[in-house]
Amino acid sequence: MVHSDSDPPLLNHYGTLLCHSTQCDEPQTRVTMEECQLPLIDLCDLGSDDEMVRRACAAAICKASSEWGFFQVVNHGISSQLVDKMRSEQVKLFRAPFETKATSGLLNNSYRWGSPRATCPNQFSWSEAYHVPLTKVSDEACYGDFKSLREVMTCFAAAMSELSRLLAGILTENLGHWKQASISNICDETTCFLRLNHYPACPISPEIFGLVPHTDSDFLTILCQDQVGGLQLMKDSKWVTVKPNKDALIVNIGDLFQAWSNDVYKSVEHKVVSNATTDRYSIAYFLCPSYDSLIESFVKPSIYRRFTFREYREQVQEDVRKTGYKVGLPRFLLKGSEDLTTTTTTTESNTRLYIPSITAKS
Ligand SMILES: C=C1C[C@]23C[C@@]1(O)CC[C@H]2[C@@]12CC[C@H](O)[C@@](C)(C(=O)O1)[C@H]2[C@@H]3C(=O)O
Ligand SMILES: O=C(O)CCC(=O)C(=O)O
Ligand SMILES: [Fe+2]
Repeated sequence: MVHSDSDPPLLNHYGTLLCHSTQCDEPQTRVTMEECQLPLIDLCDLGSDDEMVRRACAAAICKASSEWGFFQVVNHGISSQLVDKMRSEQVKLFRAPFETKATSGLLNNSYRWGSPRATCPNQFSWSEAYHVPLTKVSDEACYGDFKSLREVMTCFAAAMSELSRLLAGILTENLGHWKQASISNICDETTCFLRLNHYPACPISPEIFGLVPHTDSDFLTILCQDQVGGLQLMKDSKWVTVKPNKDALIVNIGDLFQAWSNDVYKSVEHKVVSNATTDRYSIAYFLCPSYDSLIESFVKPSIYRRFTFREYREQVQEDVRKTGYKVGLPRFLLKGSEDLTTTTTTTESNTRLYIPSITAKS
């Protein structure tokens, strides 16, 4: 299905950026990547009677989080009926007229489209989204005429929340942090959120991003995508495409877990490439702490300085506001770690990324 430009007006905004951005980054060449199989983990094993099987499963989760920053899970406890129902309600929602989506108070007025802060085409995302805090998910006032969305979204959010806490617990225990702190205790309904993503077909150019390269600013994200494909992630300095698996949810480590684990787990850059003919839908659940939570590694010496989640969000927003780009964790590197343990590289989005070397952990 090809969307007209009026809903949302992505083509207009992109065209304006093309014409008016003076200091544009180099155009990017998109090399077509092979599809990869992310590490696939069967969560059924966590309930095994055999302790060895349970341990092997937990070890696979930690290994994937450290080597890939990404993995997929099956037998995750979220039924295919719930996923299908959620998807059909999501499609109904995004089919509503632009005016309704943007201005009728739907989902806590959290509608966004394109990239309002973009100053050049490389910063533009050909997509629309709702960004709903957990506290608002079951609030009747958020749904207007979309009453049937409320029940399914409430169940879906609860299931994603439970799964995210289970995974965070396993990852924390592996660090030996569990005695000192638990992510579940600091995570907060006001900051955890569901993001409903819609990537309209983009017939004008395969060069346009569905979602610009970024890392997630949370502990971890659980993604439920459809079968269209388009998600790519950085692996060994190359973009690889994730092959959709209808039974699996994708999990990725966010910036906060990378800092908390002193770079044991990796928050990996990812992006969505646009599709010329087919609309794509995904739903992401972001596990975040309360704004005052302190993010610090218990392993010393720390690579990053201690910061609150509020500080982190504000810094990300300020960078995006001023430059169109997120800098993220490199802003919080401790002096010394920066010189001794990092190399620099330039990502596709032309952000300078600092890559702490493996020796930083010892
Ligand atoms: C322009 C941007 C906003 C964003 C960071 C980014 O550079 C690119 C992706 C955006 C995103 C998408 C997922 C999450 O909602 C988010 C909080 C994140 O970590 O990356 C947002 C960022 C944001 O809104 O600050
Ligand atoms: O839609 C996708 O596949 C990825 C979405 C994503 O990265 C995000 O919402 O942060
Ligand atoms: Fe993301």
